[in-house]
Amino acid sequence: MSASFGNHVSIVVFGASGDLAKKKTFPALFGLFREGQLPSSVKIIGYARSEIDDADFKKRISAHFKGGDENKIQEFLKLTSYISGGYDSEESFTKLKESIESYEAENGVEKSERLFYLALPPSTFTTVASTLKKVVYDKNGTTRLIVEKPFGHDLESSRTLQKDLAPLFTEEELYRIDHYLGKEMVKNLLVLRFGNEMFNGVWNKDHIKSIQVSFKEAFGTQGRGGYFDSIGIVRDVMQNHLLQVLTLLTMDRPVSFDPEAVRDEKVKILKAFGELETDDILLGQYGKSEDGKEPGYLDDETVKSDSKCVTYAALGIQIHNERWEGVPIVLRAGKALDESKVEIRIQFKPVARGMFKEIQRNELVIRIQPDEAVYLKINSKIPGISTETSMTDLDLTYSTRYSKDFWIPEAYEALIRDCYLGNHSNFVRDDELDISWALFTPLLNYIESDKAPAPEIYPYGSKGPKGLRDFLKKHGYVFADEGTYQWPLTNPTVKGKI
Ligand SMILES: NC(=O)C1=CN([C@@H]2O[C@H](COP(=O)(O)OP(=O)(O)OC[C@H]3O[C@@H](n4cnc5c(N)ncnc54)[C@H](OP(=O)(O)O)[C@@H]3O)[C@@H](O)[C@H]2O)C=CC1
Ligand SMILES: O=C1O[C@H](COP(=O)(O)O)[C@@H](O)[C@H](O)[C@H]1O
Repeated sequence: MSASFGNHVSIVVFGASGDLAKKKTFPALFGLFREGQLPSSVKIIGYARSEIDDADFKKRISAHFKGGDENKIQEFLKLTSYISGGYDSEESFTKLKESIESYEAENGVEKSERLFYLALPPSTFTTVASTLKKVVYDKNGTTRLIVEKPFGHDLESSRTLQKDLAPLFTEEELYRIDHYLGKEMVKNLLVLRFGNEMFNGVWNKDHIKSIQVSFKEAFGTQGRGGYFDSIGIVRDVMQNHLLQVLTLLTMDRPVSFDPEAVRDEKVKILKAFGELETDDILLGQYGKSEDGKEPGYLDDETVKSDSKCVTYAALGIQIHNERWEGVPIVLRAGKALDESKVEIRIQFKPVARGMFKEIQRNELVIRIQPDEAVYLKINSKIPGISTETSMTDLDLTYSTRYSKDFWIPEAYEALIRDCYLGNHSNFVRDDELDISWALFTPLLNYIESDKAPAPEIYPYGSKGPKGLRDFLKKHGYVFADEGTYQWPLTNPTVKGKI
């Protein structure tokens, strides 16, 4: 792990006029400042081509700040400034460098510490990185460069990007953000798995029947279809966010929490993933809602009228190692569904029937969002004189278990803090990235070819394509008997006799 930055750090956000900077990067920097996680002596510079005056810039970013009183906001804004310039303009980068150097000189900084955040489209990464290296880079100081996903469009473009960035910034200087790695419950996975023998001991093919990682969004592309059309749901959230969650869920125990120990294990498990089979997928695209109020994907004017872009996908995955051979794994993700939820479902094998006529399977649910929760569905005798079993749960729902005053950082807050501290654990390493693209590129090529079946149209606001239930059954998931699991209060007229 690299050393933590100190009190006099220059933080530059490139693409400061954009959506991500406004909605995530600056609010995250403010959140860290509000919580005392960022020294009040740092300097924060927004940089982009747009001509924006300082006051407008501050108004623009602060509109998205959460928490903190007006004094805190003003204190933070005093640390920020904006520079307008091109991404290949040595002249403007010299202005940036001078601004950083005068701050460092004023504060008697001997060894510079600089964090550059590229909140930019990937097409600009190499240009910005090379101008930075040429004009602003201080070889006697410490530099950290955060780059946003997508890191490429496929294996080839990802390798090109890697090849272009590698001579400019070392792997130690690079921090590739996948913001799912900053989510609280995702960060908890290693503790849940390896810190509890009751999970650790059964985390394998002998006890687990099936695994699902599911991502649902209750809204469509909301006018961003033009951007999404060349991306699709698989590239948007599966090749990165869901795959990252799955690696943490299935990898072996790292020897320590050291970033390289964790990332070595992630790479090892990724190498054991089987090829993604093109006949083991379910593809969908959302149409209008049943009441006609919500638009279909093709109603977005920025999308081609005959687009086959996939807004829903379910994929079967196999891992070929001793721990997981034969366990069906499903990744599924969709936009414009009935709810917004991201969760992991691990279903255990059934117990021996013997004494029970009917008994259901244990299921561990790890809800990443909203309202983080871990609950384990178990069989229990109905309380009282009944001898029947019912399905109930052991429940750790964060909102009822942890005080509301407890600060849980947002994903971007957590990751920027990690970068500040020099901790790479929750960032994507180059070899991890390469394997993930190698895994997904053949499938993406197939989905985007004429050979792929047209995606099934599902109504906006529905559960997704009709075939989903059968797809999940085919992958070993057994649905609970209707009405037998009730939450939060259980009505004792449940089915199932001892
Ligand atoms: N928005 C989001 O919620 C998320 C975004 N991301 C990723 O973060 C990065 C930034 O996203 P976002 O802020 O939405 O992107 P934007 O399209 O808003 O771009 C950010 C800024 O980059 C500059 N820019 C845009 N296009 C170009 C171009 N072709 N050439 C040079 N400069 C350009 C613009 O600034 P100017 O013209 O002033 O220089 C713009 O304000 C992307 O890689 C995106 O995939 C990842 C997760 C979520
Ligand atoms: O990277 C992306 O993630 C968001 C979902 O992030 P979340 O933190 O809100 O779950 C997704 O909406 C977007 O399409 C994708 O690019």
